[in-house]
Amino acid sequence: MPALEPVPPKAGSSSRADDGELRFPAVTRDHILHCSYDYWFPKYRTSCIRSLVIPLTPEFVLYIREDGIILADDDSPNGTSGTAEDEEDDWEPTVSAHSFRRQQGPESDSESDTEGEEDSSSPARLPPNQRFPALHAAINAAIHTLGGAVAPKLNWSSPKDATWISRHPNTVKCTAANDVYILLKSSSFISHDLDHAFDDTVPPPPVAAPAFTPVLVLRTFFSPLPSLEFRCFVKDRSLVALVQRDLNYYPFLRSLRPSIIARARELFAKMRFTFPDSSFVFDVYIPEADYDPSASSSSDDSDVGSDDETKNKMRLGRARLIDINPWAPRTDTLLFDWRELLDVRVARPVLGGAAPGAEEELTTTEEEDEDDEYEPELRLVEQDDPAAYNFSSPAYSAHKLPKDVVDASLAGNGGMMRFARQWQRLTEGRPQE
Ligand SMILES: Nc1ncnc2c1ncn2[C@@H]1O[C@H](COP(=O)(O)OP(=O)(O)OP(=O)(O)O)[C@@H](O)[C@H]1O
Ligand SMILES: [Mg+2]
Repeated sequence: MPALEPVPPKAGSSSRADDGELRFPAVTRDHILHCSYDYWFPKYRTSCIRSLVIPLTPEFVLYIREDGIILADDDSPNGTSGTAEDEEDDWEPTVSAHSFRRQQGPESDSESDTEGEEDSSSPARLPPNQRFPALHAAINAAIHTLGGAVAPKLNWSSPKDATWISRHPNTVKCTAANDVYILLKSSSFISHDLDHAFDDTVPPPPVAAPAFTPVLVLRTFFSPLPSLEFRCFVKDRSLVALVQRDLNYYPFLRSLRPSIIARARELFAKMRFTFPDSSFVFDVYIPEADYDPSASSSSDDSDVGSDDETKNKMRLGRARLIDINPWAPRTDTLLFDWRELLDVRVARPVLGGAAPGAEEELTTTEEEDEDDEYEPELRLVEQDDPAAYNFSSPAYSAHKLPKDVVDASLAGNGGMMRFARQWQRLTEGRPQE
């Protein structure tokens, strides 16, 4: 949930100030906390990808923040000796990621620029299996429980900007705790969760670090079809808009319009009066009928319905809740403009017993009155749609790395190690810029 290019928020009830600037309802700390996975996952568990939520210790958070990557030296998901894949690895337990992170753009400048000179007996030099053995074991056990491959995230964000360093190229797939550590430590999005989650909230947080429990979320890994991911906008407890998340033209989506809306509505019915905030944004994956994303970790899944003819006959299954985001400038509206969404007027549903103007009471659960349903707009990329061209720059271009680094990561762990050493030699011989 990183705020990449935030529009400055303004508190107020109307969507526009006289000067034409956007007016958002005030975003509070609670709004952000309600979007934390550990808050909403227990409510909507049956609609989510199978997940385990592990509270993180201060020691672990310190490890994530530190420069350098010291990996566990016992690594395997169930604590036994390694798999065939592990045996091929020559990934050494200590890799300095510091130099790489500095290239990832301004988000990484909260990192300290000084390499810590700890002696080898300091806790910071111990591998995770010695430094936080219980947590390390819990992560490996969770990976095992979830089928052997997981996608990690913290409270709000996944380390999508760090897939270049993964030994499962270009994915957030993790088959061992060490994979999780590398991704988390290399991601600016994860740093953002730890240090900037409450930026721009009102009232401003106290000077002391805001208290929230950092959690590690592990979800069974699957390969979602990008065409079947949608972002859904909820305003005043009505589902008002849906949009494709991947901004490519997918001809087969046109005939699926009614089903996409219907599946999203079914999920929304569960959230409408149970999510504490009346306006929010949620992301869904709507798989093909009979396909269970949470039960599979197969990498063949991306072939499902790959040809257009098959897809034209596609029937959609239950929508899975992937994420919840605040109704705030930091949330990307994709093919919509925040102005359009802020201008939508819906009849506010009357909730059980609440006096007009009184604080809404969430006494109604999973109740839906068909009569007061707003007809949401589903916006898709059309053929030759100029709207999509604006978004055609590659994802996370602000977090892009030099080609040498990408090539090295694709060459496997040995390649990355060699690159790290070369890089270190080069930078050590060069005066500091
Ligand atoms: N279990 C999973 N296995 C594989 N990929 C997943 C899994 N869960 C989510 N993803 C992919 O990761 C993307 C991001 O997930 P999520 O929304 O939880 O993280 P995020 O950091 O908030 O990302 P974004 O900013 O794109 O919303 C999803 O859109 C989906 O493509
Ligand atoms: Mg998200």
